[in-house]
Amino acid sequence: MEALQEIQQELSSIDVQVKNLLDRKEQLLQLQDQLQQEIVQQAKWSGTNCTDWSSDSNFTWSNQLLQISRDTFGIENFRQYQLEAMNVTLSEIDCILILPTGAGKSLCYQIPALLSQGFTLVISPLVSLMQDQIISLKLKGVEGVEMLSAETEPSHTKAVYQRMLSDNEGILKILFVTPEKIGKSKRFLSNLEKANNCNRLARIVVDEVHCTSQWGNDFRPDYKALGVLKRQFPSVPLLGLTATASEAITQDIKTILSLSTCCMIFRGSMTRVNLIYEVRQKPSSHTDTINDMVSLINDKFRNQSGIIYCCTRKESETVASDLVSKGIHAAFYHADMEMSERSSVHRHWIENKVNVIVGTIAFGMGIDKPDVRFVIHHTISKSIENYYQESGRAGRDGQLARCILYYRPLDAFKLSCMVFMEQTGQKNLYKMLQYCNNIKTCRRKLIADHFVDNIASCNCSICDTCSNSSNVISSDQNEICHFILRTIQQATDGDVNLTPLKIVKNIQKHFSNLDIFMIEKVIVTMTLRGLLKENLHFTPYSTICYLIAGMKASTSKQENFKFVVDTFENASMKRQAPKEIARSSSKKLKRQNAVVDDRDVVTID
Ligand SMILES: Nc1ncnc2c1ncn2[C@@H]1O[C@H](COP(=O)(O)OP(=O)(O)OP(=O)(O)O)[C@@H](O)[C@H]1O
Repeated sequence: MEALQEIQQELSSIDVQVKNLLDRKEQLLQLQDQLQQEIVQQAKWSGTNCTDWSSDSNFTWSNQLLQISRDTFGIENFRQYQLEAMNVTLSEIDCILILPTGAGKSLCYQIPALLSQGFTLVISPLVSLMQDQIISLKLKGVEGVEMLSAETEPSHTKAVYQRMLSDNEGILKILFVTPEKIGKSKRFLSNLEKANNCNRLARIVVDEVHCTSQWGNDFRPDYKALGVLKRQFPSVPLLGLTATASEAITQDIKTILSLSTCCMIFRGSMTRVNLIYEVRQKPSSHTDTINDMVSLINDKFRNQSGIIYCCTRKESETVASDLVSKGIHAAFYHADMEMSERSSVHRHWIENKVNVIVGTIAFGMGIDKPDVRFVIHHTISKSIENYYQESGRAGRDGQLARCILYYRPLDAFKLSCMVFMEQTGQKNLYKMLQYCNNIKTCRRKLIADHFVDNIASCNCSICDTCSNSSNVISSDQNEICHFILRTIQQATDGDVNLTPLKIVKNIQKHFSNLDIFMIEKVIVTMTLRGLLKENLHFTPYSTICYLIAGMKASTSKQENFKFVVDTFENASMKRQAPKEIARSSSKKLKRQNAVVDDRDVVTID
């Protein structure tokens, strides 16, 4: 018996040692890859005579580069960091290029692809995105552009594989694939290896490279597999493109893709000077919100192109149908639609047969309509990164465009129920709420600060906060804050759960003349300050958010405790009309006994 125990103990100890050794082996392999990368990249650096990356004359390819950009792409002047990124990748040095949406990142691989021997492999997240790129390149007369996806006919795939190895069967300059091809097709990887062995793989481009990082808002598991590229093709230069990557995410991308310390990083200013940002108070009734949007569109954007972002598929269908009933040429777009339906809606919008797309975030990457004059958010975005990208689809032609966000503080709890599974979901959402709650700082500055983009000026003079800076009132809301904390304490003592809406109703009963938007803003501000905490309850079909006392609730008892909330005195953050408050009060009475109502529940969509 004892002997058996001893054997089992020794076996367990061996298991632990084996695991430790395997972990160490994995670490050493990664280190080895990194060092090999370092050596390859250092050698390339030392072989480069010129490191003035912005030069348009010092490189052997400079003349040809200028000629192609002019003749094929019609480019007169390069935009920020375009020339730098092209010179770096043509010098075969790894590079990450971070430029805002619409800044012209694609050009940075398109021109080098035409200047290099062999082909450039572009890994792109969406088939529709690749199709758009191919169409636009073909229109410019660029030949040798292909894509491989799950839908590609086997005979065509075979022909592309042949062209990867030689130009005899037809020239190949740019090959688009989805990340799944790298992670899941051994056949593709083996053909890529053969192509590389005959020096045909000129460079690898990873579009939307932030999708590799789990810390970002668009993490895609298939992007993780791209770590294999640098291990398998250490001497092939990699170019990563993205519009959103904080410092931390950029470092994470470098680690995941095994990029060396020599990798060049160009980070352009995230500020879109042609975009006018506004956070607008969202009326508490859906009908009023629609009416407000209709007047806005009719007054300012009649017959112009725009996008309205909604947070659920149902919301996008409802908003679209309500707008259509009021004479707006709108159509909805979401991931639950057939591919053909989506393409048709997209096409009608591109051709200006539909003015407004009312969509979820499925209407996303690759939207390249230059004359989008407005992007409206019916509900706040999940994060500032999301908001930046979604609103950034406006004004890609460089002309003025408006980004209007309808903010209803209580929407925050609906969003919370949707992001709780994401690693940094709540943190990102809270930053978004801070952006909406802040009415004292320039919107552009708030976005720039988020991306650590040091812009000199902090006053754009055209956003809602800049143009209303003299209208801000800071009011002491200590009384209401203490009332909320007492209500929650009583509910907890009585084993009762309170939803945010229930709390709003309780406050309305006791403070009848308090504006409902202010009440909601107090609740959200208390949550952001840790005085309140969200407590999510899950059922198979829905998620309900209750509020409980937060970690910082006890600070409210301190003598120097201050609770101040800023609001606009008038202007763009319109106050709810008294008539509407009266109407919601009558509804309030009817629903008083209900524990939750539809605004407290998020149905799994
Ligand atoms: N230097 C330039 N001068 C004029 N137009 C340019 C220049 N560079 C790019 N463009 C044009 O700007 C538009 C946007 O370019 P592109 O699609 O490459 O942007 P992007 O940075 O990849 O945007 P996204 O992040 O949304 O994909 C395109 O129509 C492109 O032809």
